[in-house]
Amino acid sequence: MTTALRVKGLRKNYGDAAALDGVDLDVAAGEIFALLGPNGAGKSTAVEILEGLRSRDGGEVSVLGVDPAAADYRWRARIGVVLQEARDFTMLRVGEAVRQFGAYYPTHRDPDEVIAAVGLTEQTRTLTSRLSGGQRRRLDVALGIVGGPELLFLDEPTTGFDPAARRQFWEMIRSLRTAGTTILLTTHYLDEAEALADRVGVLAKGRLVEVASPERLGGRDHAQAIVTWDEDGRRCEERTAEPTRFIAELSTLFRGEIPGLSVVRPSLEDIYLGLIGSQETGSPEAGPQETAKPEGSAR
Ligand SMILES: Nc1ncnc2c1ncn2[C@@H]1O[C@H](COP(=O)(O)OP(=O)(O)OP(=O)(O)O)[C@@H](O)[C@H]1O
Repeated sequence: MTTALRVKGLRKNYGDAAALDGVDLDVAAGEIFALLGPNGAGKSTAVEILEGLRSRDGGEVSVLGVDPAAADYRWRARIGVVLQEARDFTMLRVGEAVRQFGAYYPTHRDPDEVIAAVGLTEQTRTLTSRLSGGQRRRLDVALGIVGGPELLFLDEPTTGFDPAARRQFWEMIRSLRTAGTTILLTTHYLDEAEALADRVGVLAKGRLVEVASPERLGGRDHAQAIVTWDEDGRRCEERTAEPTRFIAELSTLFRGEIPGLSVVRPSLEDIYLGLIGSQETGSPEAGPQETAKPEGSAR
């Protein structure tokens, strides 16, 4: 496994406050890694240090084998950056902006192909100032990938996208991975992390709380199912690791159909909120795996 980026003991202070408080992270080449965390957790700070756009106060950082703090234009040409704040190109048309940006790189992708990949072909001749918010964000992504980066940083890339545009964007990101690009993205959309990421990292108060695949985060793969049903005019609930056996028992009890039956497992969002909650309170939250069994259970 080749490592695309490696971070050890990363620290960043703003005045007396630690925005990053000793972060360790490895991302493999070809991986899509999603950095999650609430507002102010330190995601943008971390990503901007990795991009060489911000200084750090401690720790070791290696991105494509180079320390971003001492990197040159050759290294910069190997990475792509999509920042939260859009770049200002108000006087340029979409096609011109992508072409001009491509020209900054020693080699670059075909601008028309890049514009098509982000779904802006119809807007090629539109002034960038006339684009909608979501179209503007797609242009940002086009500018981030036109240099054919080995490693692409995406800071909240789909904010403002309509649902169809998000799906299209996810397909584009997957095709970049297939072509061998490593991707580090930050997002507040848990469904986006689940759809795209090989692994996610949860950052809270400047510390990386957990790193795992979306399926395994916070023990999700062992989490109990929540079975709910109606009985004697009340909603009943049972948390169980064996929902099939439990439902079979219920079915016997009801002699067939179980009224209002529903079975759910904790979503990535439930798990994430549990992890973040435990950071806030300093103790493990009564998360999706534990609650008192309500009275009136059919068992
Ligand atoms: N230039 C700065 N000067 C002082 N404090 C800053 C600066 N940039 C960020 N911070 C602080 O550092 C902390 C981390 O901010 P950061 O922008 O990295 O968080 P984030 O996880 O990206 O948040 P969001 O999800 O809102 O984008 C916050 O408390 C923020 O107020």
